[in-house]
Amino acid sequence: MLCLNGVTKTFNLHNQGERTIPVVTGVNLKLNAGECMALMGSSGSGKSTLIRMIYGNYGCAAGEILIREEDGSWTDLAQADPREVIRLRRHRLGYVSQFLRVIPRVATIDVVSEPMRLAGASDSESRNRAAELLTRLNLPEALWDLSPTTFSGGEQQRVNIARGFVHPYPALLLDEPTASLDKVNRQVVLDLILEARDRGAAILGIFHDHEAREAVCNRFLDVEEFKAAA
Ligand SMILES: Nc1ncnc2c1ncn2[C@@H]1O[C@H](COP(=O)(O)OP(=O)(O)OP(=O)(O)O)[C@@H](O)[C@H]1O
Repeated sequence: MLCLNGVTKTFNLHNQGERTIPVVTGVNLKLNAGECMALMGSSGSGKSTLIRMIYGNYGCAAGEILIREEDGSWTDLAQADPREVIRLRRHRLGYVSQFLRVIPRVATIDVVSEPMRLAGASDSESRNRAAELLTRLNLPEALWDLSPTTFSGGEQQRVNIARGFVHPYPALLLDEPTASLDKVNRQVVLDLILEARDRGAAILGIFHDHEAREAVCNRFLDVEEFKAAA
């Protein structure tokens, strides 16, 4: 589903005396359907950077980021043009970041159902699925027609998670999906991850919560193996 070959990243700080910060070099990984891999490694080792590169937020200095298409062919996201990146994000690759970023004044139910609509599902089907997820994540129905911009941190995170799981992406990136959740909602998220794994999603995530990691991951990768020389 997802394959990285020789992925390398160096940040160039143009406004700070052209300093360069090498992060990772030669990352290789292959993630199959039904696998959930935890990215491990100390703070600053490059876990978030790697996730952002795979989603196309950061470019790569070298290497391939191959995403499997529906017909079995592979597309290199590292070389894809912006339109191609948008297509991959709509249909093949989901991402739950740590923080919700939304357009003000859009209702929660629309924020959550949008990815499914963009992937081609009908309006009613998308809203029903969004409502099902918001119910499971214990977000009160009275909040669904409000914009999530004023929600609490934990409520926003649950909206973000519902949005990330609304469409059955074949590959899914998770950045600390249980970070600010109470015990009950944390368990709901772990169940959603296990269900995604069972339907054949390939999942790559950062889980600082040790128990959560052990509960859902069946592969582990230490990013420090790919530490770039300073
Ligand atoms: N946009 C950026 N510009 C410059 N340097 C960056 C940028 N993002 C990250 N870095 C640097 O890259 C290195 C890796 O950062 P990254 O956030 O990927 O680490 P991490 O393993 O996710 O850390 P943590 O567990 O603390 O979240 C750090 O040294 C960081 O300072």
